[in-house]
Amino acid sequence: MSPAAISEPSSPLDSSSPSNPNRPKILVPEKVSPEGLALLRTLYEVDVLQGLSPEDLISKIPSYHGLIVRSETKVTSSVLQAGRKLRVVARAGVGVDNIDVPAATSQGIIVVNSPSGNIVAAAEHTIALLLATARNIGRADSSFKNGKWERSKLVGVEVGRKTLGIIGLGKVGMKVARMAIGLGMKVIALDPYASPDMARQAGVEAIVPSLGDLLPAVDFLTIHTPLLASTLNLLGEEEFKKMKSSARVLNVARGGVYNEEALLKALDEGWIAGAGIDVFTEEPPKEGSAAQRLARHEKVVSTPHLGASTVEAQENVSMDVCTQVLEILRGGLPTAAVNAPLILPEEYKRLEPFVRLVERMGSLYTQHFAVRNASGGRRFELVYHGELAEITNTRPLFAALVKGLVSSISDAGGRDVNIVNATLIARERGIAIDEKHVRNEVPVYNSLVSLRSFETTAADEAPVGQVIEGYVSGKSIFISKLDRFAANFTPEGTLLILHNYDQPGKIGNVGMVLGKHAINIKFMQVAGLNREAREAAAKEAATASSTEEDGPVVAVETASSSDGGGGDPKKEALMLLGVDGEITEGVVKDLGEAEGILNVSLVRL
Ligand SMILES: NC(=O)c1ccc[n+]([C@@H]2O[C@H](COP(=O)([O-])OP(=O)(O)OC[C@H]3O[C@@H](n4cnc5c(N)ncnc54)[C@H](O)[C@@H]3O)[C@@H](O)[C@H]2O)c1
Ligand SMILES: O=C(O)[C@H](O)COP(=O)(O)O
Repeated sequence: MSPAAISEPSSPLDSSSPSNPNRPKILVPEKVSPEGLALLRTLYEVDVLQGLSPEDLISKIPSYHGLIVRSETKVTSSVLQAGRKLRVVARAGVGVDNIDVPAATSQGIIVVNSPSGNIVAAAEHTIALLLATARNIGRADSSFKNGKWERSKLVGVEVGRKTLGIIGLGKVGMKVARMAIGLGMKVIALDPYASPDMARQAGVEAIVPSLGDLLPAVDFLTIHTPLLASTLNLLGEEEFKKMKSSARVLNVARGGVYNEEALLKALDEGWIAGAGIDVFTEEPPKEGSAAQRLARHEKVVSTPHLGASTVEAQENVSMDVCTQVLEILRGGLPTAAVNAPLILPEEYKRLEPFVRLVERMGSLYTQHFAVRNASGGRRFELVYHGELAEITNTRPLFAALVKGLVSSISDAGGRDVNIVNATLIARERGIAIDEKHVRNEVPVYNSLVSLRSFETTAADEAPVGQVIEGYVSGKSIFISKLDRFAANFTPEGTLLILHNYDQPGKIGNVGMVLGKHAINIKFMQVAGLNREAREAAAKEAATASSTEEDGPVVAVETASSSDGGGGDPKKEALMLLGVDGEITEGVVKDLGEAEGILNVSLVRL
């Protein structure tokens, strides 16, 4: 498997049964090869609705979880905002210039593409246009079909031994280079980011430093850069004037890299001899536009954006993106996300249980602590101990914490926090997270994660003493510390956390309240003060007993056997109850009023 870009899986959308009204839906407003769509149909509802206007798209998108497009659909921020359920936008091809990627990122929508499914097709199309422009194939075909026999008017030029200039020596550019060299051409290139070694190995004679070095030297010029601010109008009148009058230019990348008006002028004025153009600033070009005049120009061989239109390429890109959409919607990994950082699949596999753990720790924090301490705790330290500290790419853990912290208080319409938008959401909510790697030996478990909150209001930012620790055993996750209490429970389901004094009959009291409300107890655990807390309490007691006549009784042992008569009124513990059934405010109130109970939190994980 190739390096993958991932989003930490948010809660998977299962419910794939065809009869389930919540079955995830995917909209495909363009022609996408059926192979990939068939794969998606096994789990999801797929609607192919071609010919939608921008308004139609905005009105339809709210019910869809996935959108698969090619180059014709403009995925604007309005479309993305209307797509309240959207989790993924897939581009069945390479270029994502028709998708507002920053808007998708800010909404936590993953954008994926197929980075190499159509590169052979694009390179072959470039070579087709190279030969077609050299030998006037377009004009010859149409004149012959119109009953003419114009042999002397249609004399061409050879490409062998000529120089081809390539701007953009990436995936397509490099393939074009190899093919052109196979045709006996000399290739020189301009690409500030290309590897000179790889270029040399492919047979490229030189990587030149500037357009000024490239343009006068070439007989043919082809562009294979994306359309970026830096490549828009890369060639204008000045540049065309520097070229040989016999030169021909090609564009199978994106309309707009050659300024279309300038190219028309260059052809009309004879600054260059011809062009082969597949892509235009407007597709399809509007009546009378420069794009349309270019497409119809007699010195131009034009094709309607056919670079990727081969049976093979369409199958490739369809399979590439549909596989990713399938995975993302069930909480898995995309292999080519445009707006997520890279992580290896095996690395993610190792992190996965910790992602679950950290998300639950965040959610537990918000529901157990933040509810009672709304004033502080917006700065956090997430510390990775032991083997986990060796992992450098902890981005999924960061995202999981943000997700956990905000999920129970989020009103974002169910929009998931994920690896794509976690930083942004944390910033918006004033959450600061410091990640620390402590390469210490962790007793018992190989890896431990601790979450500590800090007051941000206090000038010295002293810890407020709220700590949650957890560990992973196999694939199971456990909380081992909750504030000053040593615990050992699986953070899942509905939990009631009761802070109490150890008093006889307390468990019976709690049981009676829950019984009265018909709440079923699935498990119960009593967490006593942890070692540091016990030592601190013992120290305090020692100091107090040396100054007081009747020293207080303090907690010096875990509270796990705390209900067994003769309880200690000063001994604190946490009673953890996993429960079934509806926990109303009335239940929480009644529990809070039970004897010996200091406070109660209801936590849903
Ligand atoms: N017509 C079609 O149907 C079709 C099909 C496939 C790809 N494409 C387009 O082809 C283009 C290239 O695709 P790719 O897969 O080779 O991309 P790529 O990312 O592999 O390569 C792009 C190259 O352009 C270089 N580059 C960027 N800015 C540059 C600049 N200012 N000057 C020189 N070089 C620069 C980069 O360094 C990179 O090497 C994309 O725009 C893609 O959408 C079109
Ligand atoms: O960027 C691409 O992949 C190509 O331009 C192909 O576009 P298409 O999918 O609309 O043919």
